[in-house]
Amino acid sequence: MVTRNKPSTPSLRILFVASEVDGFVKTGGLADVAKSLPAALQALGHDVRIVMPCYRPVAARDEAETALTTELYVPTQPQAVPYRVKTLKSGEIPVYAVDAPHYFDRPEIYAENNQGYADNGERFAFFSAASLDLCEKIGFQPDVVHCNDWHTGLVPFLLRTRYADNAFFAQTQSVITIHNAVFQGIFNYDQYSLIPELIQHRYVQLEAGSANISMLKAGVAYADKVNAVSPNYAKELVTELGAHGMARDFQQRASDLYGIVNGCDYGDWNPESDPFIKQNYKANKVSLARGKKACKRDLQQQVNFPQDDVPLYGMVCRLTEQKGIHYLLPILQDFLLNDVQIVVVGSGDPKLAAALREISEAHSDKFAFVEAYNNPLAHCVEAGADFFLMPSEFEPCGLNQIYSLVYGTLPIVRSVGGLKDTVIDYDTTPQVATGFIFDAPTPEALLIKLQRSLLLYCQRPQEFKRLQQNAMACRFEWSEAAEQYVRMYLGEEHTAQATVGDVTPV
Ligand SMILES: Nc1ncnc2c1ncn2[C@@H]1O[C@H](COP(=O)(O)OP(=O)(O)O[C@H]2O[C@H](CO)[C@@H](O)[C@H](O)[C@H]2O)[C@@H](O)[C@H]1O
Repeated sequence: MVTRNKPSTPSLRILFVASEVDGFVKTGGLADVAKSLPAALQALGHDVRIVMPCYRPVAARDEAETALTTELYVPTQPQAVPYRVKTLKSGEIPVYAVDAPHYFDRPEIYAENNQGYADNGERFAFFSAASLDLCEKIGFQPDVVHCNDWHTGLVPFLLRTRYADNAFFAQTQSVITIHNAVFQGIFNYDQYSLIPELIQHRYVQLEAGSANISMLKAGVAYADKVNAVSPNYAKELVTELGAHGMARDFQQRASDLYGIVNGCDYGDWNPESDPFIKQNYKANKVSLARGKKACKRDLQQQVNFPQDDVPLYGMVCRLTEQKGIHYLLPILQDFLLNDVQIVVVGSGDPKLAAALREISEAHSDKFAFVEAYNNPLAHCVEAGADFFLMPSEFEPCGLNQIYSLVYGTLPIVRSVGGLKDTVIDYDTTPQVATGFIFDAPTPEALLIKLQRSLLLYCQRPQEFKRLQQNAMACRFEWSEAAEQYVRMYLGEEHTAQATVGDVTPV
């Protein structure tokens, strides 16, 4: 990796390449990280630039200055692809928005009506190639190119092929962060006309079926370092059960595989200053009790629940199998026989949405399903609920359980990925507990923990408050995560490094 003089940490030039960045466009947790981690790296003194596609929904693009008008020359292709680079700002960080209308001037960013764009492979192959092309033209010579998920997986590959002998990138190392390895960017060879290197030599190890190339495999195989967004997910990724079919790919990189837990952006997620919630509050007993009460009443009002003092459970997520809705659905009606209220905010899979809608119509006084992507409401759920549900099938890190801890809303999670790294179970270690964890991937296991949480709330209110304070005392500083990232860039060992011998099957 990058070798510089010790003892002082060198200032690195870091190009952070991501398909979405909060503040511009967001569909999930990747965007939160792509906003907060670059800011934390910059705060450590590094020169960070972000590159993202200039999608139509990026409102700021209309006023943005054009820094570069150019074209991507493609070896073996007769025609170059024209594009512009617009400069935006994320805080103090320059953001290079790759403006290629043919690829990105569309109503949505990945999909319309739950149908991914047919040329997503070509779109993100172009984005990956342009991210490196623009560096040379703008004159930003990165020490580290930090890629994120499949959309950017071809960047490490291009550095080792197209740019292998290019002096400009001679000192450049690459890193790929795995936010979610279930999405692998698998596309037919047809979609890689802009990356002829992939076609000239057959890279069998990057194939997923003989007709397709996996962009994530390319990133994992060619990046200098690979990291998962939690140590436990890094361990899962080298197992057959936890690697989404890519165990061999991760095992081959085991000595370069790290796990670094995401942080919380306390500027955005903080009950003391959150502008979206009814009443700000602190962790001390009086403030917490008053604030939570006001926020709970407000949330109840927003979803038309009676304003009773019954335990209120919240859930905010993309509606996908990943988030464990299929564990909740079979036991939901049973649990609703209790004096409880539940709010689910989510959008995505139409089948899951229909099932949730049906239950909410039958129990509108205690089960609300808000089918939406609604950031202000997400904040109100974090603040107003007593418990937060995250029974995920798998969870690389998870941010919402972290936000819940910050708001004193006890998470109920499954023992996977980053959920296991960030929540402490009441039944196992009551003194330091911050929530509830269940193991078995079954609705019954979730139901047992829901009932345990109900008992805690109704029968041991002081104990419940103590857990809230434990939760609020947890800190998830992006500055600490950023320091771990820098140690990884510099090739220094750290405790979060995963090893194949130390595996935790999911
Ligand atoms: N309906 C809705 N309304 C409003 N806001 C909504 C919403 N649905 C989701 N969000 C927001 O999107 C983010 C979701 O982040 P998560 O980390 O929990 O999951 P996600 O699976 O998207 O991220 C992936 O990447 C992240 C980042 O590394 C990993 O933590 C995670 O495990 C991995 O699956 C949160 O900020 C949440 O508030």
